[in-house]
Amino acid sequence: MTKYFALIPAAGTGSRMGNELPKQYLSLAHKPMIYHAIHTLCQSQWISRVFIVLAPGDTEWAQYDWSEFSDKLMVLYCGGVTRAESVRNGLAVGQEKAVINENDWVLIHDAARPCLTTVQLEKLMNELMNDKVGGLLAIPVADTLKRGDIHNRIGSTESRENLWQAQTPQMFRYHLLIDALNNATTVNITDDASAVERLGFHPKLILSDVCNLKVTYPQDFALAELILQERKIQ
Ligand SMILES: Nc1ccn([C@@H]2O[C@H](COP(=O)(O)OP(=O)(O)OP(=O)(O)O)[C@@H](O)[C@H]2O)c(=O)n1
Ligand SMILES: C[C@](O)(CO)[C@H](O)COP(=O)(O)O
Repeated sequence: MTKYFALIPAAGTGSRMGNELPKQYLSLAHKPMIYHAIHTLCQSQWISRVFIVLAPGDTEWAQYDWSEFSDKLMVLYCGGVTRAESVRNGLAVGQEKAVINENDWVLIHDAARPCLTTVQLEKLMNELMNDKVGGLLAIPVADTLKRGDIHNRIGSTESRENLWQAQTPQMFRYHLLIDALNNATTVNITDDASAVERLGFHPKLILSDVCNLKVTYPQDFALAELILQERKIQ
């Protein structure tokens, strides 16, 4: 039977956040930010195991108690210089530690997207479980798009037709994703789907919403906090 695994790349430094502490450990809704993604993924009964990919020298992870997730959670200290490298290393080491078959699904989710809901996760899995390629959560671009020049003057207005913003989780068969990432080592790719696209495949876009935002800048952090607090109140 095909299994599902999740992998959270969490080896980044959060340079755009501007904190010394990597952003995945900043306190968000009373927990380190990374806790929220782990919690949502570990709650899913479909997912056999959740891998966390940390930087080799990470000393922060061990400061917290993660025992509530028991052995559903597996920590791998094999992060790389880029997100793509962290994911690729995590998939390779993860397969050595757990039995992942070539055709099993892997869901890659940023530690920096703490507001993912179970509803969004299940929608992604339901809509892709019989897909030949796989896909990702995404939202259609809603704003008018301007291409600026080096002086921040508008050069042109771009059509937003058929343009989407990629989110995570991004879900692919193990063999396809590892082949795609091995093939894309020398190029600058910022998500998993673009590695798969480079092999000539067309991942499916699954409609999500803005609440699954990526915390990149301090103002995103404040927004994520509001979203999580609002959910607790309801
Ligand atoms: N070498 C890297 C870089 C990023 N990531 C992870 O990839 C996700 C998305 O990356 P991003 O939001 O860009 O995080 P950072 O790289 O930490 O941020 P910045 O680009 O601002 O430094 C995060 O969970 C981050 O920890 C990773 O595992 N390994
Ligand atoms: C994977 C991602 O979150 C999809 O939007 C995004 O591409 C990560 O990009 P970053 O430049 O590493 O933040």
